[in-house]
Amino acid sequence: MTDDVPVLTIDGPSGSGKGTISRAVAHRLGWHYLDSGALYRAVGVAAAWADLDLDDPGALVRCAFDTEIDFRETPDGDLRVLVNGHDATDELRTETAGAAASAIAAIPAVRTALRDRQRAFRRLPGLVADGRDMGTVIFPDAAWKVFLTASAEERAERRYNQLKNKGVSVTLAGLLREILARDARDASRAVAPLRPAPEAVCIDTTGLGIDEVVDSVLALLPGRGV
Ligand SMILES: Nc1ncnc2c1ncn2[C@@H]1O[C@H](COP(=O)(O)OP(=O)(O)OP(=O)(O)O)[C@@H](O)[C@H]1O
Ligand SMILES: Nc1ccn([C@H]2C[C@H](O)[C@@H](COP(=O)(O)O)O2)c(=O)n1
Repeated sequence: MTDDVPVLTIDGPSGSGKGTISRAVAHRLGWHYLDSGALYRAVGVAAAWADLDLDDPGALVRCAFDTEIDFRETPDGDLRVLVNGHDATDELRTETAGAAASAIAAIPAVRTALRDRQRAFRRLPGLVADGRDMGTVIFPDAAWKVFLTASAEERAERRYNQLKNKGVSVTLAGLLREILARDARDASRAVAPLRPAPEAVCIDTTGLGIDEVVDSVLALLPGRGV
């Protein structure tokens, strides 16, 4: 019975630190980790490879059902994502892939196509799941629910520093525009919009360091963190 497997959900907007915090918390707990955004990004990338039209919901839904997505951990703890057998990890992290994912994620049947794949990550000893609707739709019975936020300006700055470190040339103003557009699309869609579950603990990470946020999340699970 997977219902017996404890789940911690961490939802929030782009750049709020969900991925960073979820990976660190999962590592500290020794639990599995689900990056649900990577599934939507993988479908977006597979659709681009197949030259599908983002305005053709039927083709995108078929793509969501048919795309093979595998997560592999390297010996040094790096998580790689294989899309239809190709390592697409770096392509998935681009702003283009994020925007495509956000667009296809608004199609209800795409969300249905990915629902069971997400729930299959629920395995002992536990799961930390990051996304937009982990606490509201995918794991509504999760024992712990967190909603991370940060000001749009700080999120844009974090993304700017992240991309600059990777040698990607972007502007802060452009990133801020993209973040605001993605927030608006993710929060306004009809199905599973970005919003905290009523019982979620909301943490505003503006001005907080990564370790402080990790400690605040682990403090919600007394006796479980190390
Ligand atoms: N509390 C924090 N303080 C400073 N930087 C942070 C903090 N949390 C995350 N970061 C940095 O911000 C960047 C974005 O974080 P991350 O990718 O975890 O966000 P995300 O919410 O998962 O974004 P997305 O939804 O777009 O995948 C990373 O470079 C990360 O190291
Ligand atoms: N549970 C989820 C996860 C992701 N999405 C969509 C919306 C996001 O803008 C896009 C990329 O996600 P990210 O990798 O930035 O977390 O995918 C969603 O709708 N539901």
